[in-house]
Amino acid sequence: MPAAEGLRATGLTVRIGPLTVLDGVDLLAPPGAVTGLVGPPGAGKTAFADAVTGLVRAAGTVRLDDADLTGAAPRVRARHGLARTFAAAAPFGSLTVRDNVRAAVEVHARTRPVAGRGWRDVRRRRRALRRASGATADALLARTGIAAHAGRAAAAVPLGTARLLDIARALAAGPRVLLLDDPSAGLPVPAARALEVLLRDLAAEGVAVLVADRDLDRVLGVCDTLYVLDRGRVVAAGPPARVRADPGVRAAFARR
Ligand SMILES: Nc1ncnc2c1ncn2[C@@H]1O[C@H](COP(=O)(O)OP(=O)(O)OP(=O)(O)O)[C@@H](O)[C@H]1O
Repeated sequence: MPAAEGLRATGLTVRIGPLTVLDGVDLLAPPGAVTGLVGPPGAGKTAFADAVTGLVRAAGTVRLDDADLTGAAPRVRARHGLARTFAAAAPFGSLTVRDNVRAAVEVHARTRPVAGRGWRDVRRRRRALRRASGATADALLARTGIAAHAGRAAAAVPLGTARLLDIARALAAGPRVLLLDDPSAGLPVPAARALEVLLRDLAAEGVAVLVADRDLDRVLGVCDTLYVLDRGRVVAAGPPARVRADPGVRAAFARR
């Protein structure tokens, strides 16, 4: 198996009580591409994201490059480079936008392995990282287009800004796979366009970007490959133009 395959889910199945909310989903999100996971409300997109990140128990396998993450704890998956955002953005409301990102930068710096021989090396490195965290946070705020909100309390910013803040915090991990749950919902059109540019840039840098969205048309222009979920199953997958023309796909969205 090639070392940099990206994120591969095979036969991913989630059962909640008697319900099968995700049913044998196979999906590949390769590095250097934006992959879309679309489906009407209740199709299982969040269940998929939860299963991939280890937040719910799932059958099937999850691999990231050459690592088998099946059954691994969420923090182990994160350490392997898997980062995500949530449909309901959840920053630390009492902290400023900048301090939210700064906290994320410091947390990830602390969990990264440090080259060196002893605790002195670790402490020196961590002190330096803490000093640099403000500048890193500022760069991430600029990159996600929310620098103007840096000093505001996170609880007070509009939903769209809170979503972009979530993305900035996810990027603080320097992820190899970035899984975004409904990132454009609530964004005004210019911010949604800017987000598309950011996602394409991240892919160009080699990140495997995976975008879950309930609106097919919203992600058509940004994705290289689309997977369509309906009632927990992949009902179509391929290049956006082909998927869009699939009568079964239109029917899945029309039914809801
Ligand atoms: N804790 C739960 N208990 C019972 N059913 C659940 C639970 N969580 C999810 N479901 C069901 O699982 C199915 C998939 O839900 P999921 O949230 O993954 O869909 P989604 O595609 O992300 O929808 P949306 O676009 O509305 O976010 C739905 O039918 C939902 O009602």
